[in-house]
Amino acid sequence: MPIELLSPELARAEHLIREIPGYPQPGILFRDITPLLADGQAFGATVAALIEPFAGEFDVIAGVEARGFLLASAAAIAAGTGVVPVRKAGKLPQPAAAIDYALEYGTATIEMHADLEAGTRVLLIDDVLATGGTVAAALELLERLGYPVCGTAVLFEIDGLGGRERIGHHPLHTVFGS
Ligand SMILES: O=P(O)(O)OC[C@H]1O[C@H](OP(=O)(O)OP(=O)(O)O)[C@H](O)[C@@H]1O
Ligand SMILES: Nc1ncnc2[nH]cnc12
Repeated sequence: MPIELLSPELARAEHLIREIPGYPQPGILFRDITPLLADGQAFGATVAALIEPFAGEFDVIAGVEARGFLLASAAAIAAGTGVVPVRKAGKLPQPAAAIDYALEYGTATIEMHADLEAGTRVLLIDDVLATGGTVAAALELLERLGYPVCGTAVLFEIDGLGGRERIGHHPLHTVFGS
């Protein structure tokens, strides 16, 4: 969303995202959301804006390790739902499925339990959409386990890395940016 259309609280929140060149690898401009998370008003406004377009469309929120956990947990409390973790490999005791993927600066594997009742509607939350590798893998994982996904909400998209194209027809909401 253009910054002039954001509420003053969200505009302030966007300014709390810090850019760090060369982390975690040369050539990467890392967007660090920790200053935003540390500010209660900015965090609260951001979480409300993350879930707002999907109100009434989901029964549970799935968050991607690790930054996605922080947002998904707060969003679940705000929405009155539970939260399920999409974890990096080897962290869950009973993974039902696993998917390997590539992200902007590496490769990883994500896993999930399959404890939700059939038909439970899921909202997927993460912090950043860059190449879209992570969100695409999480969507595939949820689909493989048979859970309907109402959409994906992220704080922002990094332009020019093809993330939006990567996730195709799945509804995508970004709080900041395009
Ligand atoms: O669109 P992509 O290219 O896939 O990149 C986006 C992902 O990269 C970061 O996760 P990371 O694996 O670095 O995990 P972290 O949250 O533990 O830092 C970020 O939190 C997203 O999940
Ligand atoms: N440039 C970036 N900044 C923060 N998180 C990311 N995840 C993938 N690319 C990223």
